[in-house]
Amino acid sequence: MSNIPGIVVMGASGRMGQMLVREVTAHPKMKLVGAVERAGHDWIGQDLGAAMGSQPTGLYVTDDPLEAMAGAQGVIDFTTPQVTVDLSVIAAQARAVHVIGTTGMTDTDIEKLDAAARHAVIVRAGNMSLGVNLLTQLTKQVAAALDEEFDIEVVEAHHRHKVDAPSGTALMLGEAAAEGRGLDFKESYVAARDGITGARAPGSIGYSAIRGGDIIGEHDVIFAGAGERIVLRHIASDRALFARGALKAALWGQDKMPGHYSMLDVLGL
Ligand SMILES: NC(=O)C1=CN([C@@H]2O[C@H](COP(=O)(O)OP(=O)(O)OC[C@H]3O[C@@H](n4cnc5c(N)ncnc54)[C@H](OP(=O)(O)O)[C@@H]3O)[C@@H](O)[C@H]2O)C=CC1
Ligand SMILES: O=C(O)C1=N[C@H](C(=O)O)C[C@H](O)C1
Repeated sequence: MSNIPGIVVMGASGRMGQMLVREVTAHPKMKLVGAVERAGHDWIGQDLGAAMGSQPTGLYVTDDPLEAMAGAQGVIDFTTPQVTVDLSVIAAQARAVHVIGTTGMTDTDIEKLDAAARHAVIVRAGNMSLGVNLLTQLTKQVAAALDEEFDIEVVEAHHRHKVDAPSGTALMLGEAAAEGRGLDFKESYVAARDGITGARAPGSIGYSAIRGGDIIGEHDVIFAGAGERIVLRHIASDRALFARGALKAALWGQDKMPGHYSMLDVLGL
């Protein structure tokens, strides 16, 4: 067997799916061996390259992840929570590294992923970029260094098509802030303020979401004190950033023991 891992892209026609197909195809240390879309999707049965408006590739889009994963060592999945949870069982059966970028997961979804990760390698992160993962560490440090006089707010902005809020990244940053400050993430969580809300609750972390146009992803962690404000900011200007992180995770996971890992593990942060 070649030591170049075969990779399947789930949700191949999506915003991230198409980016992943391009990045995997161009990568010298992996090979694209499958592309999966939803049953009934226009692309099913079509040549992937032709469906993407470029040269034919000889790889045909399928709606059957099990078939696509025969002989694959990894699957990269930026889809929806239900699709991701279902795929985790199939990826574990196939002993393929499951890289998950999907956001909007519930606690129950994550428990199901934990169960699959007893038999397979899962790498999951709400944001696969180096910059955001580094920012989580900085957020934790700043939250620990500043006292409660500095209120913590997370503000995120995304394109008009995004279906979940707060973003996965905002939740990662909020978790890091809560950890640094010694707060319980769920107890401190305040999303959406509307009407007569009363004054800001001490010990809370607020989340605000902006949706519009083609914004790829912007995140601010604000530490607001009396007379001064510290803002930690990440701006993504190219989705390739997330795709490259996912590819790195797929390669990193090849020789790892079963487990539910994050990008912090991959990046050694
Ligand atoms: N972790 C990270 O770094 C990042 C995470 N994301 C997350 O990735 C996810 C996807 O984002 P985005 O690409 O913008 O969304 P899209 O809606 O563009 O892509 C999702 C794709 O999955 C497809 N899909 C739906 N059901 C199935 C199925 N059963 N089998 C295979 N494919 C299926 C969709 O098809 P159809 O449209 O026909 O339903 C669509 O093509 C979101 O949760 C987003 O938050 C995004 C960017 C970075
Ligand atoms: O849906 C998106 O587009 C993005 N989703 C991720 C999130 O929810 O944080 C990552 C990135 O911000 C883009």
